[in-house]
Amino acid sequence: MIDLNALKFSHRKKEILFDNLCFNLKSGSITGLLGKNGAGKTTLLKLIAGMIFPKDGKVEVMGYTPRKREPNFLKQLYYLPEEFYLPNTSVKFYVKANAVFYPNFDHELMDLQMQKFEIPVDNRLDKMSYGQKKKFLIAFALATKSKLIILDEPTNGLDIPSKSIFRRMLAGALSEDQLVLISTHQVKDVENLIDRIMILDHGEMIMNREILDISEKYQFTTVRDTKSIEPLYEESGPIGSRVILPGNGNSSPVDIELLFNATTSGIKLT
Ligand SMILES: Nc1ncnc2c1ncn2[C@@H]1O[C@H](COP(=O)(O)OP(=O)(O)OP(=O)(O)O)[C@@H](O)[C@H]1O
Repeated sequence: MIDLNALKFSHRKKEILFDNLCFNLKSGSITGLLGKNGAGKTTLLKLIAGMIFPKDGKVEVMGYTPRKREPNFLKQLYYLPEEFYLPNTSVKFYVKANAVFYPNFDHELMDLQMQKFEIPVDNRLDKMSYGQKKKFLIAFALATKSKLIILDEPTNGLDIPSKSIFRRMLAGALSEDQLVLISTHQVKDVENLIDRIMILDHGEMIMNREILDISEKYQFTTVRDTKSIEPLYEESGPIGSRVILPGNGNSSPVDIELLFNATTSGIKLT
């Protein structure tokens, strides 16, 4: 679904951010694009959505060249930016006016998700809090049933119950021919949600792997001391050390935060 090859990009008058970036992504997953502040996540998402253009190299998304912004491409893509603007209209009017751009828009799903998020349907959008607006747009994004849904920092501004509703909603609303790409620096927020992890670091994709594959190859655990073991990575805390060990044949739940810290500190998990 997404195919990037030898991508080169720099923001105007800035040094090169992506130099020879290559990766591909298939449909049928919820992929977390993780990276520290300034790693280039938003820039990459905008390149995929065709909102900014590469200096060189190939970006192909669903068989289209994003920079051409063809209508058939745009109606299969929903991009929820980190910062957004909502007009001074009612919820109902916004949905009526914007759903028409998405041929598979599911109004029933929209209503259901708004109920789950407790979004006041009769409110005007500009009178809602930031978190309510964000939840409204997440509900809209999923209801578009777009083949590619891009969510940039979706959990920013969500309270704790809304974060778990978001997780359940996302897991239940997708089909095999869709891809949801979620960018975040709040690594914990996507635990138990994503089935593929991509880690961007200083403009380089240092990991692009299925969570299942990682869970089979490594163990993530906490130990009192590390004298008798040889961890691949460890972080000591008040009650022991969180460690990554080679796999023992069983699959182990992946500690996304530990994995992220290990990978961005240069540990190569092959
Ligand atoms: N419009 C712009 N003009 C110039 N430089 C930019 C612009 N947007 C981003 N940058 C720079 O590009 C780099 C990557 O920024 P980007 O917003 O893609 O990072 P990010 O990983 O999304 O960060 P965050 O987690 O803080 O949102 C940063 O060094 C940033 O300063």
